Amino acid sequence: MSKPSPCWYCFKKKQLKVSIAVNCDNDIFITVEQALIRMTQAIQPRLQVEEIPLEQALGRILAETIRSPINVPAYDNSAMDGYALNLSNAAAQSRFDVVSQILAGKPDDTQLKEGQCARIMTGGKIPQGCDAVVMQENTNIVTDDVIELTTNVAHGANIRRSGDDIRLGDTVLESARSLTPIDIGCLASLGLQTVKVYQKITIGLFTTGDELAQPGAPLLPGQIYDSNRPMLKALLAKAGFNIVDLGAIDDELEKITQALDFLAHRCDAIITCGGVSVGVADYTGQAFASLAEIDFWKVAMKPGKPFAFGRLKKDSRCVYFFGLPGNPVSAAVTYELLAQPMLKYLSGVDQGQRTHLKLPTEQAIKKRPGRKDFQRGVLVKDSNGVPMAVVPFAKQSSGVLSELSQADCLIVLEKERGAVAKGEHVLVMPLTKANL
Ligand SMILES: Nc1nc2c(c(=O)[nH]1)N[C@H]1C(S)=C(S)[C@@H](COP(=O)(O)OP(=O)(O)OC[C@H]3O[C@@H](n4cnc5c(N)ncnc54)[C@H](O)[C@@H]3O)O[C@H]1N2
Ligand code: MOO
Repeated sequence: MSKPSPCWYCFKKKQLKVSIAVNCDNDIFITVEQALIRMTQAIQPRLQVEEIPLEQALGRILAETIRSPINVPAYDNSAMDGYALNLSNAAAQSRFDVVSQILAGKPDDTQLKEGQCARIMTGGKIPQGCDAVVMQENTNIVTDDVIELTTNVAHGANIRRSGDDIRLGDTVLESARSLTPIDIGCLASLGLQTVKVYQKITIGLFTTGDELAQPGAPLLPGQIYDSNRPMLKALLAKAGFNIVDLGAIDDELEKITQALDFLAHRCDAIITCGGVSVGVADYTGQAFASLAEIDFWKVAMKPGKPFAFGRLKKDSRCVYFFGLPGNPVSAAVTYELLAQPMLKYLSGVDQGQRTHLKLPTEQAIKKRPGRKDFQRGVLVKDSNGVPMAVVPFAKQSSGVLSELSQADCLIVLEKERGAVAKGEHVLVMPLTKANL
């Protein structure tokens, strides 16, 4: 029988000739919050700037604060199809002579005088002498050249003033923002054709395990399909990172060490999956500990306890290492809650708080104090789609990926709390299309 390997954190400590904890669980078990703080302190964002066409900027991180070079709209224009009126004598009259027609994109030099109006289309430039626009539904056509108002029209009605949307010099977007389709629309409204963004970061990826078969290959006895690598690759691609994928690597210390070293030369960060626990074939942690500085490797969360983070100095820069646990739900949840926010931070994004809800649970929830739980569940919504309650899934095993795919939320249960009674309010983190 093979001898159980020591915990690889202790293995590293032994190498460094510092005191070795026999049972190291307690001294390195940190909270989710501490993990995030420690990673943020350790990570130096990569802020190399490049200028790219606006049309390629979706999801890229803005590297400049955008101030408007123009007023938007650039000129006063009509909000309605109707008539641009000179209201100087409006109290005395409701009939107006139609003296011209103004279409969007076809301004003219009409100067309206008392009692005159111009036919105008939505977006048409407001002519001189115009005080208001009346929508055509509120007029009667008296003759080809004369209209009559059927309602009162206030001064300024239906005129969109120059700068109503954005004024010259206004701050439109702050730097460090991940550009959305709407942001791209706003930047286009300023006439910008290119935009300065941070260069994409490159993430190295591999999974480990002798039991892993690749989708498409027959499943031999003792094998499972490598679900985590395609899943993590998709998550990384969705976040817009460049990826170097080394595939699945056997449980061999040397191969894993070589793979880490290869990626360290080419990547800003490395994500591995599997082999970070304490089993005899859990070599990822050992491989990393032999090359680099491990910051922590156990987080008080469920799923996701054996999550490792560290740094490796390469060519005068740091490469960051995120060792995700092999259980598929643990891999997905630790990626989402720990690795992904840090990769975004590394790539220059200023991230806001995630939205949380407080909802009653429709079923009692099992929980033991000691780890912060992220249990999978579904939201119960009213007929308007407003969340009213949450239902936890019965199976909360970190091997059950299909339930995470059905879940639309994570139920967040604080570390020290125990079981939750039916009807009690719990913190819920919705999973939107923007994340998992
Ligand atoms: N004695 C202890 N054993 C375990 C502990 C512990 O604290 N003490 N922690 C458990 C927890 S919690 C987790 S999570 C796992 C994580 O272990 P590893 O990161 O070392 O992962 P593996 O052992 O390689 O795999 C765990 C599990 O997941 C399956 N797996 C691995 N990679 C993939 C993949 N790419 N696609 C699909 N499934 C994968 C693997 O076959 C195992 O079943 O450790 C516990 N053990
Ligand atoms: O951290 Mo593990 O995720 O409880 O299976």
